[in-house]
Amino acid sequence: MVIRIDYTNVMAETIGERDGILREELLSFRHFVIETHARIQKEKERKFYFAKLPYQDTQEIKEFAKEISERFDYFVLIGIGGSSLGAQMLFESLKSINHNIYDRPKFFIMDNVDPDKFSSILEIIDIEKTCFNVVSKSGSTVETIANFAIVLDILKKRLGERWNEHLVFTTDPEKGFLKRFGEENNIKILHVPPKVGGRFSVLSPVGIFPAAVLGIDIDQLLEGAKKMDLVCSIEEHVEHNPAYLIAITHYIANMRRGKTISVMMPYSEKLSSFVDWYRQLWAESLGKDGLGQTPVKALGTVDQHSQIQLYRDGLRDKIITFIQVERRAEDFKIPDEIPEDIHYLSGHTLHEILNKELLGTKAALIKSKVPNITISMDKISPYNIGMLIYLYEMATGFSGYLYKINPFDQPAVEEGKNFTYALMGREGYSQKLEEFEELYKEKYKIEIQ
Ligand SMILES: O=P(O)(O)OC[C@H]1O[C@](O)(CO)[C@@H](O)[C@@H]1O
Repeated sequence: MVIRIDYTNVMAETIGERDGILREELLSFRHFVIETHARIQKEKERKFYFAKLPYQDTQEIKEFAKEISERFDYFVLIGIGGSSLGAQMLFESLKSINHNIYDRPKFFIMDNVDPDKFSSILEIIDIEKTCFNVVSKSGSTVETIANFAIVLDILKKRLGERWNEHLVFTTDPEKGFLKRFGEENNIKILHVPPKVGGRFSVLSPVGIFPAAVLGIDIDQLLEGAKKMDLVCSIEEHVEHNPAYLIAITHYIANMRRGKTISVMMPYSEKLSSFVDWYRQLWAESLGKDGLGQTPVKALGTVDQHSQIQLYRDGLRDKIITFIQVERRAEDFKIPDEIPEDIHYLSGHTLHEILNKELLGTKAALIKSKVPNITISMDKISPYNIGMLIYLYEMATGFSGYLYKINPFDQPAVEEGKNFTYALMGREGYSQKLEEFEELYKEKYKIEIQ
């Protein structure tokens, strides 16, 4: 199992000093890194508690997950943001493409409060054979609670007294509506460690329980994370510590070279939702006090035919991270007997074309002096995904020190939630409603009928 990080193309040596990073500049962070490294090691019992998760005992979770996967044909996760993106990423990267019609339980996510999505899931599942895992750290997120409330009603109507046997809650062990309701109604409750925030919780029961239900090897996942923790705990040198390297190169690119956008572009469909998970991590953690870098999702090769024009020739505001997979479980060869005009492709495989296209794209970006980093893994495996998850969690935590912000809170998200509560008529929000009416006007409009 191996992950490589090639940062040649962010260096000034490759793309020039206007857009690239000088080696001396990277090394000038030496003292900062040593100091911050020591602080992080101490913080692992507090703010950096996510770093403890790889070391948890998984026995109970695995046994319970086995029981659930044997009892049910459908497994529906109700949760949003950090309470669903991690599980979705694990499912899509480690399962989905191999998921066939015989695999069970079938997995669905109710994150949005979109009636079309809700009904499309209800149409497929059989309530009698479905387990609903309601995941919410706070136990109060509107979308999650709304979806849950409707599901609860359906369960009670369809299953009578057995309704609670179809529910598993994953929530804070100390507080919140889900904890109270779960305890009162004899519902199985899994715990989100109180010190771990949603977007850092994928390696807690938030992500590993659904993963285990779906047959993903969560021990290997945690082994990979442990390995990355070990490397990041030992290496104090920026050129040897992958998390600090990612954080510092992105920080210099952002704050000193004007790269306000961080594009992540895997050349793998399976890793597409890794980017969704990364987007929340990077955006909610670092977008503070007028600072931060906008994470953008792209997919190779598809977005070569949609975005690369802009990335090469538009505003010089981007740093790109490619993710490459070196080996695939399955590949397809283009046959020899194909029309003469397209014969140059014969004998090549789809995997080979994908990787050659990545090389071609990188060369084109170097030519336009667009900084880019490539993370390659030998194959998509739970171990490698575990490494990648921990790598980005640590890079994000470390970046908090660089930007001098707290990467573990999300105060700006609360405002919109509070206005929503007010609009929904929640008790205690009448002043918020007044503030909303003061702020929000629909004054300039065009209507076409
Ligand atoms: O797990 P919870 O408390 O339902 O929160 C879901 C998500 O909502 C947020 O608070 C943002 O609205 C995220 O930080 C979090 O991951």
